[in-house]
Amino acid sequence: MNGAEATQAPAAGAQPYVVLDGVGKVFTSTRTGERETVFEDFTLTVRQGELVAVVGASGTGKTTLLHLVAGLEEPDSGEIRLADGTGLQRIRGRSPGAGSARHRLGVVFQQPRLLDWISVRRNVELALTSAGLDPAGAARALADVGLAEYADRYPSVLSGGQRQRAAVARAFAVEPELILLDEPFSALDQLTARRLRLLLQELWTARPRTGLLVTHNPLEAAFLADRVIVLDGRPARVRAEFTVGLPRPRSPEDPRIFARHNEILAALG
Ligand SMILES: Nc1ncnc2c1ncn2[C@@H]1O[C@H](COP(=O)(O)OP(=O)(O)OP(=O)(O)O)[C@@H](O)[C@H]1O
Repeated sequence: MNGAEATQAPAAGAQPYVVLDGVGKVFTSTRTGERETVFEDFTLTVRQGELVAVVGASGTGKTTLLHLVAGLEEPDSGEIRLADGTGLQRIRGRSPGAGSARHRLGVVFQQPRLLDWISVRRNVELALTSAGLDPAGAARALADVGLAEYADRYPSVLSGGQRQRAAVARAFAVEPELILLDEPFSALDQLTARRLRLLLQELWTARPRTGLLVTHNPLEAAFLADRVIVLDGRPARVRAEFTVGLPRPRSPEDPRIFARHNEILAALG
């Protein structure tokens, strides 16, 4: 593992928030019966207030990692623990919507995954009510992402960037302590993606949370994350790890971001 940066991450020293402890995950092809060991005895800790970016070659297991933390996949061995007010609780076996974890998780996928038959506002309201929160918070969440004027439109009449803004609003509306971002801007054109990265940084700076960001874009990782891990191999291993160590707000033009980007790129091979 490379210790490429000596600079302290903002969250260095903070409490562990998400812990994957000796996690194993094997997929079995329903067609051929072939087994694929994506993770074996995999360990990762994300500290409170830290945004960790996960990069690596296609098929290494980045999305699976996110799904395991979200509870969309179950680990076959090991366990995943998530902090609550009283310490680290084992969340394996619980769905993301279950019990106390429900209001704490915000997820943004590559595609916005909005319900097309209700307005953008209703989409956000639904997330709030299903988290047991006041739906009135939708207006503020949409205003925060610059969509106040579009709240009553249907997702289908919005641009791709606006739809993804709405998805970000929905994820942040529930005031999640843990945010999972799976290639959130990779389906957007470069300019829109850049704007949304700045928006995400703004939301993050306004209220730091804990998060995992899966991305194919090392520049995005360097710009947004506190720490970047490079996954590699089968089963997946952390091949390299970088602490970005730059205060927020960051400028996308900051040469130090490009320097981090180059280091990550080199580690990606
Ligand atoms: N539900 C599933 N059933 C069977 N195999 C799966 C399933 N989900 C993932 N896999 C396999 O696990 C491996 C890791 O997939 P994953 O999507 O996590 O990789 P990734 O690093 O996110 O890839 P990409 O960068 O291309 O999105 C792949 O070989 C994939 O085919």
